[in-house]
Amino acid sequence: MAHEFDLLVIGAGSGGVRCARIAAGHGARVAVVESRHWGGTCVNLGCVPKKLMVQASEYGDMVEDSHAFGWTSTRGTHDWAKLIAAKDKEITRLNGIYVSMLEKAGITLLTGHARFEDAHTVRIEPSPLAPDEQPFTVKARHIVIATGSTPVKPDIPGAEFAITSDEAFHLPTRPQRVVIVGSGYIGLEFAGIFAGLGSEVDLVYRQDLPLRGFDEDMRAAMKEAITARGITQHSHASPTHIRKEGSGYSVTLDNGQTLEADCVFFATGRRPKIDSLGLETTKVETADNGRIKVNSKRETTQPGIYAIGDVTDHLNLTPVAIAEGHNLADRLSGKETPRSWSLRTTPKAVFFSPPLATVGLTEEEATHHGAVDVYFTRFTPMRHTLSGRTDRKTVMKLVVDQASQKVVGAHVLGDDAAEMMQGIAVAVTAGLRKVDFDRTVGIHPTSAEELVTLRTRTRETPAIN
Ligand SMILES: Cc1cc2nc3c(=O)[nH]c(=O)nc-3n(C[C@H](O)[C@H](O)[C@H](O)COP(=O)(O)OP(=O)(O)OC[C@H]3O[C@@H](n4cnc5c(N)ncnc54)[C@H](O)[C@@H]3O)c2cc1C
Ligand SMILES: NC(=O)c1ccc[n+]([C@@H]2O[C@H](COP(=O)([O-])OP(=O)(O)OC[C@H]3O[C@@H](n4cnc5c(N)ncnc54)[C@H](O)[C@@H]3O)[C@@H](O)[C@H]2O)c1
Repeated sequence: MAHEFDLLVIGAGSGGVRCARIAAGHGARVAVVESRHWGGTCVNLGCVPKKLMVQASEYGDMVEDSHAFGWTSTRGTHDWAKLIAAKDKEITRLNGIYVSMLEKAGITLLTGHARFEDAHTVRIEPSPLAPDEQPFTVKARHIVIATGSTPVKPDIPGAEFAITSDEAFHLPTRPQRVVIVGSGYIGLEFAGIFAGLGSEVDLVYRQDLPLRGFDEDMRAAMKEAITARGITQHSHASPTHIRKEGSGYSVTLDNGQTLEADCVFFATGRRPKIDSLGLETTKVETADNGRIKVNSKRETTQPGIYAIGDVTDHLNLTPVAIAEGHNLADRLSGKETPRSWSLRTTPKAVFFSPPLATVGLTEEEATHHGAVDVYFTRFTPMRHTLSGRTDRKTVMKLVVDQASQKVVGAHVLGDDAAEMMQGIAVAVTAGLRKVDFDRTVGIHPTSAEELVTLRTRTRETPAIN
């Protein structure tokens, strides 16, 4: 059977774009199909607009803090519409860059919704990006599914009144009272954004501490940081229903409490996007929440079809999708895989203010492998000794495997934590030991120097058998 393309990539997001570009660079005939927005979630409804909005939300406090440093500026008011317009302009610019980058790589760009007809044939149907286009079919030898994920809402009465992150990026005005449900990445990042811009934020979550899965000490530190940011926390709580009341909403919680809001925001996770993909016409198998099953080579259960990124739902981060796309393209082109990486040492950051960044194992995870030495510090960063915000602490923790003395986990909550953690991730990936940190000279005066001057073991935690 003749194929029009060597490779068809479905989805022009973080993973798909990288996979297509690398394969084209190796000389393959490549097409990419995109239904909604070039650049995918990260560029349009994720990392990029989120980070711009986090940055916007930090200026208000900075203006106030500057008084202690001799400035006389006043905080003023924030213009939400201006921020959204500036952010949209930047994203439109990035969309254009993605298109021209793909075109320059000699890739065929197809717009529409992709649906499998069989394992090597995909029908392209009209979609928001190409509403008037006539359907057509494409054949390819290899097909990569890189369709990402989509937000989920709890199935409760009134859920239709709640927004998700998708809508939060385009609200016409900033809501004054926001109830955010969920204390994962998105819940915390948007709680910080709205609070910093002047909204009253209620954060509702089911456990005792936010950020399930993160190191327990850091979760406790984050709980304090959330309070310091002026956000009201409702732990051990979940919404049972939402009612529309006048121009606002009332949210009833399972602890009997009712919260009034102008906006209810569900940050309750995402699911793989496989809607109307026609997987039933192939042998591609999915698991539990729709995740496409793949092996370590990103092969699905259908020969010739592969999946990368969020649609496989293991560590849903842009750099992971990119790395998977890159390695898959190399492998399909018969090139040596340039690098291998470990999910265990993939760094992560939650862009709250201050951010929390981490690499490697939590203390709890590490004790499953053996006893650990813990080094912990909590201090007021220099800036806030003058600003007076002494409740804005910096917290750092190193988790060291006792037997090998390797640093197996590093965790920082504090200004610039994400910037700091990239370098620390190199050290943890390289398997460096505590003594290597000790013999590294610090940069003074910084918060980061604490990571190489932590001399006294805070505690020793036995292994969990
Ligand atoms: C609010 C938010 C903030 C985030 N912040 C960060 C962050 O700071 N750092 C980080 O590392 N990660 C962040 N993420 C996660 C990151 O965005 C994702 O992990 C990443 O985008 C996944 O890339 P992907 O290639 O798997 O999918 P996506 O980027 O989602 O791309 C999939 C593309 O496929 C298209 N598509 C879907 N179905 C079809 C179809 N049938 N036909 C044609 N096209 C289709 C979609 O329109 C989309 O453009 C954030 C996510 C969200 C929601
Ligand atoms: N900075 C970053 O790297 C970044 C930022 C945003 C998103 N992301 C990625 O996107 C993914 C999705 O983000 P997210 O914050 O939506 O998911 P998440 O899994 O991080 O958090 C979801 C939260 O919602 C809670 N929850 C789920 N169902 C609930 C219910 N019915 N009632 C109350 N609470 C409920 C969960 O307990 C959890 O705390 C992340 O896991 C991450 O992979 C990354």
